[in-house]
Amino acid sequence: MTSGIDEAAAELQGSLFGEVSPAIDTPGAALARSYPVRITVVGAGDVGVACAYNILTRDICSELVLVDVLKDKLKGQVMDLQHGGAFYSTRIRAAESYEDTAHSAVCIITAGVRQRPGESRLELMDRNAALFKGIIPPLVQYSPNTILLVVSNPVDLLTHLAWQMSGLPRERVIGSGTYLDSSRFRTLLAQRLGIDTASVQAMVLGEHGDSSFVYRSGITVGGVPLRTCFERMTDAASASTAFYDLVKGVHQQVVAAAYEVIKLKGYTNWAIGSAVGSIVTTIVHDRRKVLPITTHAGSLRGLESADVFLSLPCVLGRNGVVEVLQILPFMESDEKEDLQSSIEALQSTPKKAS
Ligand SMILES: NC(=O)C1=CN([C@@H]2O[C@H](COP(=O)(O)OP(=O)(O)OC[C@H]3O[C@@H](n4cnc5c(N)ncnc54)[C@H](O)[C@@H]3O)[C@@H](O)[C@H]2O)C=CC1
Ligand SMILES: CC(=O)C(=O)O
Repeated sequence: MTSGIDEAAAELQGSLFGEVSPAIDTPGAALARSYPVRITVVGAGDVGVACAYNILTRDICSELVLVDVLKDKLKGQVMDLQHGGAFYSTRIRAAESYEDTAHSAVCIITAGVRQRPGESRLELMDRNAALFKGIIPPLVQYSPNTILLVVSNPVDLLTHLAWQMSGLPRERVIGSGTYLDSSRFRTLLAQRLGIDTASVQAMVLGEHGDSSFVYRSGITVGGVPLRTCFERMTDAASASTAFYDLVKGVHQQVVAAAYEVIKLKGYTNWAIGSAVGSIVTTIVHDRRKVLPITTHAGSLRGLESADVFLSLPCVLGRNGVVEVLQILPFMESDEKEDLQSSIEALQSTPKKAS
C-alpha cells in the first residue's frame, strides 16, 4: 500500500518537475552556510529600504548590509533603520566597500534609475545595464556562493545580464519577476470576489512588464478552478467569454498598476519590498515554495533553446531554483502563444551592457 503511494508520488514529481536531480550543493555553498546569515541590498533608495525593512521584520538574518554610491543618503537610511534596533534582532551596516558584503547568502540588487511617469520598464535597460558592470563583479568576487536576486528594472533583462556577468550557475541568479504582478492579480481578483487574497491562487508569468500574461488554467478560488466555476454557471460559449473577460479585465489593471502608482506618488516600493521579503525567506529557510520568479527559460522542457530569462513557476530553496514546474503540457494553446509573445518582447530588446 505504502509503496503504491510512494511510486505514485515519485511519478508525479517526475512529471511536474522533470528528472529530479539531487539539490546542487558545492563545498563552497556549505562553507557559506557556516557563516552567520548575511544579506546585502545594493541600492538604498525607495525600493532598497522597503526590501530592507521587510527583511528586518521577518527576523531571518543576522546581518543586513546596505550599499549605495550616495554615501550621505546611505548613512541616513542605515541610521534610520538602526534606530528601530529595539524591535528587531538583525545587525544593520552601511558598506564602505564591497568587501563588507563578503559571504552574503543573498545579494539583492535594487540600484538604478526608475521609470518616469509613462515610461516603460524596458526603456531603462541601457542606463541600468551600464551600472551593473560596477555592481555584479565585485559582489560575486566577495560572495562567490551567493544567490543574486535582481529587482532593478527591466528585471528580466537585467537578471540575464547579471547571470552573464557573474559566471554563477543559472539556478543561483534570479529576479523578482512577476511575483509582484501575481500578488497584484490575486489581490484585485479577491477584492472583486469579496474574499481574502490567500484564498485566490493565480500566477502571472512571462515578462515583468507589458507582455506579462495570466496562467489562466491555474486560477483557483478556494481550490475550485475558476474556469470550471464559470462552466457550471452557464452554457459553454457564454462561460468562456465571461471567464476571459474577467481575467483580461483584472490583468489589464495589473499591467496598469505600476504606471498608476508612479503617476500618483512617483515610484512603487512597498509591494515589491513584501515580495522580496517573501523570496528571501523562502531561500534562507529552504522552503521550496513554487513562486513565479525570473529564471532561464531553457529549464522548461520544450523551451530548451530559448536563451531568455522570464518568470516561470520555480521551486525555490537554499541553493536557488531547485526545479522549474513543467507547465507547458498543462497550458492551453492561447497561453502558449502568450508565453511566446513575452519571449519575443524580451528578445527584441538589446540586452548587452553598453
Ligand atoms: N522589479 C520590480 O518589481 C520593481 C523594480 N523597481 C526598480 O527598482 C529600481 C530602484 O527604484 P527606486 O528605489 O525607486 O529608485 P531610487 O532612485 O529611489 O533608488 C535607487 C538607488 O540606487 C542607487 N545607485 C545608483 N547607482 C548605484 C550603484 N552603481 N551602486 C549602488 N547604488 C547605486 C542610487 O544612489 C539610489 O539611492 C528601479 O530600476 C525601479 O524601476 C521598482 C519597483 C518594483
Ligand atoms: C516599478 C515596477 O516594476 C512595479 O511596481 O511593478
